[in-house]
Amino acid sequence: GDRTLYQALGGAEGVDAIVYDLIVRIADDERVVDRFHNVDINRFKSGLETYICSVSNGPCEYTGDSMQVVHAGHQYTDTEFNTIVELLIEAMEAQGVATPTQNRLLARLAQDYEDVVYH
Ligand code: HEM
Repeated sequence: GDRTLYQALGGAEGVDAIVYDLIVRIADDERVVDRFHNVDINRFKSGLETYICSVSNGPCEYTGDSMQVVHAGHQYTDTEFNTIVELLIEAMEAQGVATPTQNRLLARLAQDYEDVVYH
């Protein structure tokens, strides 16, 4: 329909809540928390919010570095990628996002797999 994925995610408020919830889960997850040790978390939060807003056809334009540049040099693994996806699903679930909506967002973010993970 005409409803964008962004609207289905709850707009700015919804995306904000999902990203906040994701960050809390990352901070509490020993599999990935060390990867975020020196990260400016406010910058990460606003960057990820804008990115999700943009890929879900919301009224935002992500102007940060490409996913390849952002994640280069860290040799992120398949397992770490899957952990972030798992935590994002949990965050969306906690925020009451419907499963088809979750899958629409995951399908778009999955396209970044090649740029995020080290080969
Ligand atoms: C679908 C997968 C992923 C997507 C779409 C994604 C997206 C993003 C975005 C949009 C940013 C903010 C960039 C900015 O505004 O500067 C970011 C930063 C970051 N991501 Fe990812 N990411 C993914 C997977 C991962 C994984 C698997 C890890 C490691 C476990 C990771 C670690 C980081 C870190 C540490 C930063 C902060 C970089 C910095 O500010 O120096 N990401 N990511």
